[in-house]
Amino acid sequence: MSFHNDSSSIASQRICFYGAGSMAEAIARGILSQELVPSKQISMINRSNKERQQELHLLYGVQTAMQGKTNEQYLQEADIIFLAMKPKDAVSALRELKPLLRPSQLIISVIAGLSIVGIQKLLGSDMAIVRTMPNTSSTIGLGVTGISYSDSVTEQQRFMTEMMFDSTGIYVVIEESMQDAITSITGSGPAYIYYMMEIMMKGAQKAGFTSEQAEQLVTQTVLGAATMVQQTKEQPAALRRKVSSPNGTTQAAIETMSAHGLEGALLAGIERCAERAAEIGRSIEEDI
Ligand SMILES: NC(=O)C1=CN([C@@H]2O[C@H](COP(=O)(O)OP(=O)(O)OC[C@H]3O[C@@H](n4cnc5c(N)ncnc54)[C@H](O)[C@@H]3O)[C@@H](O)[C@H]2O)C=CC1
Ligand SMILES: O=C(O)[C@@H]1CCC=N1
Repeated sequence: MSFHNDSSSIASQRICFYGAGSMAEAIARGILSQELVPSKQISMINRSNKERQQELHLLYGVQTAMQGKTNEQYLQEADIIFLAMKPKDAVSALRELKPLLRPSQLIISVIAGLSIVGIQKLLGSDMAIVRTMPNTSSTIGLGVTGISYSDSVTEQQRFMTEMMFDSTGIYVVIEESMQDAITSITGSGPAYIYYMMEIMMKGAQKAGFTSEQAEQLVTQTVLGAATMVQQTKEQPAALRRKVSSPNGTTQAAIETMSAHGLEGALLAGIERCAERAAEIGRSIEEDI
């Protein structure tokens, strides 16, 4: 196995995922699939779940507390630390992290709502902080990540951050003020599509298809539609017009969905999502 190796190379970095849940796993998979860093340089730590640690070690060859070192040692020796616990666990986890840190370490948070200033209050104002909002499609290299940097992040640290998120899909560097907005589109967005798929599958079953058939039909329809937008570069509205014959079946369906308030429901949901991200951020701030 060969690893990328240039002057600003990431290949020698030790990366610790503090919080070994689904988001940490998705990003680690991307990094490993692009061979950016050897698996033995990646550690994934959680509080106590030994089965999860064993699973991650067996699946990816990453280090956990079951491979000899303590969580504290992995955090201390890491060059890059991903903060990947739930927002409710963040304040206590970051308080435990603070005494272990060195100023040269890069901190990358994926925690919804938690601001760069909030992280700096908890970890020290001199730390280099990256706030990100990835999504779970990173698991298969089709993720979207919004990235915002604190002033203290160096050029090389930016380069390494972007290499890592590039390995999980696409990324966009955004003002931190846009983080809640991107959460409402791409962070939570996969769930909106899954929700729609669940409903379409219910419809398919109601119409007489088996659950297996419903899943296959709906999945291919969604995959085909997203790929059409991507490959033809046509606007969704233009593609929709091509599906909709005048006074035909699609028009009847869309008019009915619209009359039932689908557009308003989706837009209200997106706004509420961003609002919730801000609320989560404020409630973390109150605990700091
Ligand atoms: N799941 C998603 O689609 C996305 C999640 N996020 C953010 O990612 C973060 C993690 O989310 P998930 O991976 O879904 O959660 P998860 O519940 O799957 O994983 C969280 C992990 O953190 C560990 N943990 C909690 N406190 C800890 C501590 N003090 N020390 C060590 N480990 C600790 C837990 O044991 C668990 O393994 C959240 O803050 C969420 O806002 C961001 C983008 C998308
Ligand atoms: O639901 C959540 O809070 C997280 C953040 C974005 C996606 N999942």
